Amino acid sequence: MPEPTPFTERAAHIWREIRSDERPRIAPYAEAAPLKPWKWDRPLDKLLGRLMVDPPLGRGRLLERATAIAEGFTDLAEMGDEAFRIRCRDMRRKLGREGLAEPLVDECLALIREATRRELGLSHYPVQLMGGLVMLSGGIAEMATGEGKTITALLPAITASLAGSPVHVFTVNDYLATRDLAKLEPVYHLFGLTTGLIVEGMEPPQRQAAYRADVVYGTNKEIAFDYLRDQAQLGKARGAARRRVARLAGRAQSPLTMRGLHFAIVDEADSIFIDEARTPLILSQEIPADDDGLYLSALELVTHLEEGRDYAVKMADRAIELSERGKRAVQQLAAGLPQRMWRIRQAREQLASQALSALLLFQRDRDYVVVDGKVSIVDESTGRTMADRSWEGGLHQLVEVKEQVELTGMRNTIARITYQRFFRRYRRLSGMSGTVREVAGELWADFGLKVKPVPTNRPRIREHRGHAMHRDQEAKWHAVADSVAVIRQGEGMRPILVGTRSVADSESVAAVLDARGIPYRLLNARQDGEEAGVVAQAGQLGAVTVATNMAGRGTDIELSEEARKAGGLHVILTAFHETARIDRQLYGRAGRQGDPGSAEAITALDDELYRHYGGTVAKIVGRSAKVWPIENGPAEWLRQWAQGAAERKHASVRRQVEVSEDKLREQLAFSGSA
Ligand SMILES: Nc1ncnc2c1ncn2[C@@H]1O[C@H](COP(=O)(O)OP(=O)(O)OP(=O)(O)O)[C@@H](O)[C@H]1O
Repeated sequence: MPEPTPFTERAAHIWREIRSDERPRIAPYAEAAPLKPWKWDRPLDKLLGRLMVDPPLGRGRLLERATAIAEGFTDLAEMGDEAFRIRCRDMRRKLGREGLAEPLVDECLALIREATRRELGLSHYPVQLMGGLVMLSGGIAEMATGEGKTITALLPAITASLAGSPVHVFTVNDYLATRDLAKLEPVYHLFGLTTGLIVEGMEPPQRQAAYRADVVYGTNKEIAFDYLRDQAQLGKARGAARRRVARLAGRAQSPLTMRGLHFAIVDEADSIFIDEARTPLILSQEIPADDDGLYLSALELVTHLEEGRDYAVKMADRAIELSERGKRAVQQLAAGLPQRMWRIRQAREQLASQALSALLLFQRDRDYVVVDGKVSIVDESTGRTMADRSWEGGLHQLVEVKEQVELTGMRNTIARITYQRFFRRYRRLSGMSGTVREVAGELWADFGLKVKPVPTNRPRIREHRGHAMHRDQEAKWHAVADSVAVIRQGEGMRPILVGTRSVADSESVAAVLDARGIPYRLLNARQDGEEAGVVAQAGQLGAVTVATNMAGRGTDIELSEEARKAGGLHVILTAFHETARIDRQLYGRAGRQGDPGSAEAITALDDELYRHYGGTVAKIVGRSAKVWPIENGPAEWLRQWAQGAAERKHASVRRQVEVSEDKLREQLAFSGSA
């Protein structure tokens, strides 16, 4: 046995700890001690962020080790299929006996690499092996977009699983969880590992069966809700007593869905750990709808209020603030109304604020779509609808009345949790993302996770064509259509992806393209049936794809050979998001794996980001620009200013969510059915 290195010692210790829960003695997660969060304030977080990002790992020992794994173990390629299968299966015994000793981990990674080559025809690059090693040691691997994180996840998932720890792999949406697992399943099976998939709409027995697998794929929302459901179950004293009796009687049947929170691998870690952390998860039960006209009367009542005098619209906070005068006006207007709610001061004021929010802040085809007579919330960062999710505090019902669809019941909170708390309950956390550096401080402070940048396999050659800002939306859509036409004609029909922030915007682009007779395919929350087909076509010569963030993170647009020769994919961003990380994810659809590609931004001064966060800078830019469009310099200053303000706002919301559970009720919260 070689001398143990610090890595071996630490890893062996961690895995001994994890293995203490080895099946069938998996402890319920209630017993797993939550990680203790660090609580520092923002400037310190920022400083820590800089300290927490290690220098690039390019020249370090990890690259040497990864290269040695890739270049060593040459005997594996020559083994017959059966002999190779036996060797893979034998790994479980070895890891089980010796823990994560470095030579054993290296051998295991080499086996996974070879198994992936045999099953998928892809062989991990040394940089992907580095990513795997980072995650095994409980860190976040910063790997650029398109570097192959899907197959990188196999490395820690299989190794941890063979060492005896149940593994959860988190993706940002059901489509990616399903796609990734379908692709990778043969590799897991070669090692004798079982796999499970958790997606929306599954019944509890199906979920319970899926969680019994060694490696489970799912989204943070689905898995966290299952955890909440189990928590609610554990919290019921009668349920606990019954379970104890069942255990004493030798009936091991567990009413819990999950087996515990052990090892988590989080793809797109910044989206899940940071962006999602602003929305707490609330498990609730529906109370039958009782339509006594309350919501309609609330919507009618607030039409008598005046902005500025009775209330202020806080766009950045997504909130309505009633003034003292407004509160008095609500009291007077509600005096003759029959419903009891109007007699209670707090309820009355909350209802009026929610009614104003439903009318002024929540827009159809941006925040929600109406499909089959139902209001479905659209998650902007993924571009997808979230069936069975609803807004709290009567807001959902007010939007339903506004849209004249059937009223659903109110919801009663059963259990709640923040993502920060949920993920801290895992015994070991790890993750990867291409856009994680600027939130490294928060990841360290909230989860104790360190970001380690991994170099790209081949240099990135994506070309950035700058940022042009137009005066208004109409001018912007025409500029987008101009750019599409010029690139199609002048650059050999390269494929183009036009990214929009909302369903409505994607339809505005579609309209200008229709007017010019340019063929395109649309991908948004209303037209999502053909997702795989649209994505498969998007990298072909002549393809124009107009999409919301459904074609953002994780979407792999494979180029045809002709499209690659013509210059690869061109991405047009039509509105910046509140965080630059989401923009970079959209750009990252082009120029993947060292392929050619280009990107540009075409925005307008009246874009949502600038309206909400542009402040005085937006006014100065708007006033001073004589000739439109304005390009790069001033346009970029405004973007940076507005995104900086939005990021600060979001960070403070995340902090509030953590600091005070009570304030959660004031936030926009989603609820899932119990
Ligand atoms: N080792 C490899 N050899 C050849 N091709 C690879 C390798 N690894 C990944 N690829 C290919 O690279 C493409 C991008 O992979 P993948 O979608 O996993 O990237 P990603 O890092 O997850 O991207 P994103 O950041 O957008 O989610 C895929 O088409 C995949 O088949």
